[in-house]
Amino acid sequence: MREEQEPELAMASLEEQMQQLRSKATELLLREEWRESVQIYSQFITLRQGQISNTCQHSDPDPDRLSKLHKSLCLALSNRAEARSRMRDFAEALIDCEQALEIEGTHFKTLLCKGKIFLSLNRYSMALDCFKAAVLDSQAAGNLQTINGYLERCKKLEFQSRTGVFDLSDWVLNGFQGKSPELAEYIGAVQVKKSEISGRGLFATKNIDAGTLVLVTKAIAIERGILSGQGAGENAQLVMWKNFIDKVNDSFERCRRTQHLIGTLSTGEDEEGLEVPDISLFRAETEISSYPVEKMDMGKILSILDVNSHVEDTALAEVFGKNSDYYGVGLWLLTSFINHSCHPNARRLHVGDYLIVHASRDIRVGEEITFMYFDVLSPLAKRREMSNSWGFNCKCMRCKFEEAVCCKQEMREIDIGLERGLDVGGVVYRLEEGMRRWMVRGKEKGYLRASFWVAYSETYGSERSMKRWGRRIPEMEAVVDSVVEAVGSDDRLVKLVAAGLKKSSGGLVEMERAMKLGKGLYGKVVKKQAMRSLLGRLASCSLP
Ligand SMILES: C[S@@+](CC[C@H](N)C(=O)[O-])C[C@H]1O[C@@H](n2cnc3c(N)ncnc32)[C@H](O)[C@@H]1O
Repeated sequence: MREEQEPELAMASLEEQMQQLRSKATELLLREEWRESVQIYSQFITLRQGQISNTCQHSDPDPDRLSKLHKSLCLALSNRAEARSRMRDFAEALIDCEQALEIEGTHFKTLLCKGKIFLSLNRYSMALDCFKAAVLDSQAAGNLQTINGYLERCKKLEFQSRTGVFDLSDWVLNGFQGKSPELAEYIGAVQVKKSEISGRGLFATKNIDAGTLVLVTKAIAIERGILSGQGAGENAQLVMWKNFIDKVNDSFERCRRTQHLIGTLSTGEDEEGLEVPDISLFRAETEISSYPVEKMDMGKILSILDVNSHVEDTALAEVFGKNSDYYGVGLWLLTSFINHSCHPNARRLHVGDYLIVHASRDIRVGEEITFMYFDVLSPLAKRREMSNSWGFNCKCMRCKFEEAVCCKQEMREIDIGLERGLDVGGVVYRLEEGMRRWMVRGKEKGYLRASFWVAYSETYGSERSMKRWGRRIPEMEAVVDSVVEAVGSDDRLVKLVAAGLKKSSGGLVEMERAMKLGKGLYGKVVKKQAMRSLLGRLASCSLP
């Protein structure tokens, strides 16, 4: 009698202990103390698993008791998954979800948690499958609003990432009110290949017309702030840079995939010897069973950040409703394979944490996709300075062409004339005459006009200059078209055209030109009416 009572007593006290563990873990979960909650759930789960295995060893296990034990294990695994996912420990959280679903295949809470994890990992179709399965569970009835919300979000993101059809018009038309829109990650018709510019680059696998999306990608880490006052600015910039490094490090430590992908980026050294990664590696939906463990010291991470992080585009930030002292620095993965060119064919747009890259002019299949790291509407010497401060010597076609032309004595005089503040109209006239004599044609004309854009824009913008030089230099529209053909659309070009449109109160042809330029600048993500509003903002008026 006594011998039989002892194991029962032991079981009762174990059950009591587990009851306490479960209450404690739930309390911690509710208090959002994730780490502590994971610890206690882990103790509970180990004990429960032991109990289940002991019970199974009986020759005739009680099915009711076994079912109860499994149920509580399933719930504990599900709750630990929730806590782990809140700590962004997605890999471990997914393992918990799998184990819970092995016990109960339609467990509502677990399916919801798994769906949310896939959503955070940009695996939209997998997330959609989870939410679709969750909606069939009996518990869905009491949570219909939540589950339908997730289903709608997922459907939208899955559609965006599959088709590349994005629309920011409502956000633009609402004056950028509220949070910036949630976007899917998208990879268009591109692949990574060896580049003639340097190391690897991103190349078009199909013809891409101006305005079409190339990529949408979310930052691995981003740090933002308002920098006001020059002295304060520098200090604040240092603090921001430090915070940014901490954030990158955090993402690096938490996720093997992120570690591996950061490891594929250039440190700026020996780029020719770098491996060319397959584009599928960057698709979140690609299943990779295990990533190699990357060992990277802080020095290497810092070099990678130095070479690959980008500052948000302030010119566009202003139009997109941000403060002009606003400063944001971030790291985006696939876009880090895009080389700089002084005759770029793509542009980037920052919306929230997303970097949107679209064609700023037509791109042919096989062509390398490039965007500017620094202002390309500037002369060769200035561009050299800027490329050196980026740590490289620009090897693009435009620089090569201008290096050959700019040694001409006449070119030097034009350059010096501009620097000394001579009559800008005269500078434009001399350059146009020079190009005629040197037989500079087509795109190359656009290159030089882009280099002296300051002189052109001041001339076209000044009534006095136009009175004096207007009949001797080409029309503004022809110059804008040739510059766009050479370097793609740019806010300053659009500004000039939009301002002209405002003065002439808008002919159809002019309006079409402005809309086309707008498409190159903002991409097809902004539709007609919203584009008018953006162009109006650039010209500081409302357009017809
Ligand atoms: C963001 S990475 C671009 C991708 C890089 N080529 C790779 O293989 O990973 C920036 C680095 O690419 C190189 N690079 C980019 N544009 C260049 C250009 N126009 N001329 C020379 N080097 C360039 C420089 O070494 C620069 O530090």
